[in-house]
Amino acid sequence: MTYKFQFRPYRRRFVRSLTTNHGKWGIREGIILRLTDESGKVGWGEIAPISWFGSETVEQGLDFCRQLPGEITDEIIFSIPDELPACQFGFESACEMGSGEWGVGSGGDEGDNFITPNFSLLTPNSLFYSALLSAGEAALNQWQTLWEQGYHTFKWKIGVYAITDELEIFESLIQTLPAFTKLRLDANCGLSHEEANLWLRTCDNFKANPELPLEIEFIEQPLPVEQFQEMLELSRCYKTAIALDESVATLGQLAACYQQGWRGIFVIKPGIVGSPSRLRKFCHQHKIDTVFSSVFETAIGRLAALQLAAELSRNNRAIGFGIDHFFEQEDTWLQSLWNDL
Ligand SMILES: O=C(O)CCC(=O)c1ccccc1C(=O)O
Ligand SMILES: [Mg+2]
Repeated sequence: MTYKFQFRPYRRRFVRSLTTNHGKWGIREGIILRLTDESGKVGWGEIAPISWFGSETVEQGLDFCRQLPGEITDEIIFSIPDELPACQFGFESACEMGSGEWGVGSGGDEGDNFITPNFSLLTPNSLFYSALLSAGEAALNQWQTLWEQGYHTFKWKIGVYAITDELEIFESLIQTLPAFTKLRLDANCGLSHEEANLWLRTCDNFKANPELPLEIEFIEQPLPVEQFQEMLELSRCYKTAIALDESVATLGQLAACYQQGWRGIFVIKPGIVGSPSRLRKFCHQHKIDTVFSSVFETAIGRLAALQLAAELSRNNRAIGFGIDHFFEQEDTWLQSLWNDL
């Protein structure tokens, strides 16, 4: 199959910047792809890298797009190098959408200048969402609105402020969150060995207290990527589960961690993990415990990511796509990105 290939870079400002142990993130940059096959069917894709997380940079994604010809083939798409995982995801998922594999592809008759159909209406259902809470005290005033919107799982960023302060906020948070809430703690590599032990001990103590009917689901990426063996050790010492995230940013890293014995939770960010077809194969083969997670992509990348989450999620784990409160409404700007094409 050959496709007409077009692309558009975009920039999108956060309403509230995302603060993690890696620092502040205030503008999302990415690239929207459009592939039109010989019969006129259109498939949309998105390259939304996070270089500080282990993917290529946006600039590398743009360089890759710029050196491609205006007509590309499946051979080109399926031989994108592993150094460009966000590109692998963007191009392959555009092919899948165009071929109607998800039952939602846009036909060829809608005209050239519209992103159809309305992606936001097409998120696969039967998935539970986890809502992202900002680091620090902000979380204490943030969860209520999200709870009212129907979120019952939250993820709070830790490893940003002094641990004594964060433990104090954590106490308030678990005292005020409603019963049956699930809480995830994401350290983004930001804990020392002692701090990781302290957090895990705190969570284990909490688990042992039957009066608090709220669940700490897991601690995400407590230590830096290089400290894999230490995290493996921690996962054996505590009842509270550990999820790897930065350690398994790409499919190659994910396979390596599995090979080295990780049987805990794997956070998968489809937007940067690499080839969707190879991800499917790996998950089917090894039946790993996965949590799917957003890279702050637009509705285009999200549709492809949610498609994978719907196919591959296990153990009923909420997906980390409750992040809309970090952005303004997006439909109009996404449409207008193509109007002058
Ligand atoms: O996974 C989620 O619940 C929300 C997404 C999220 O936290 C995230 C979003 C962009 C970059 C990094 C991360 C992260 O998990 O560390
Ligand atoms: Mg994380």
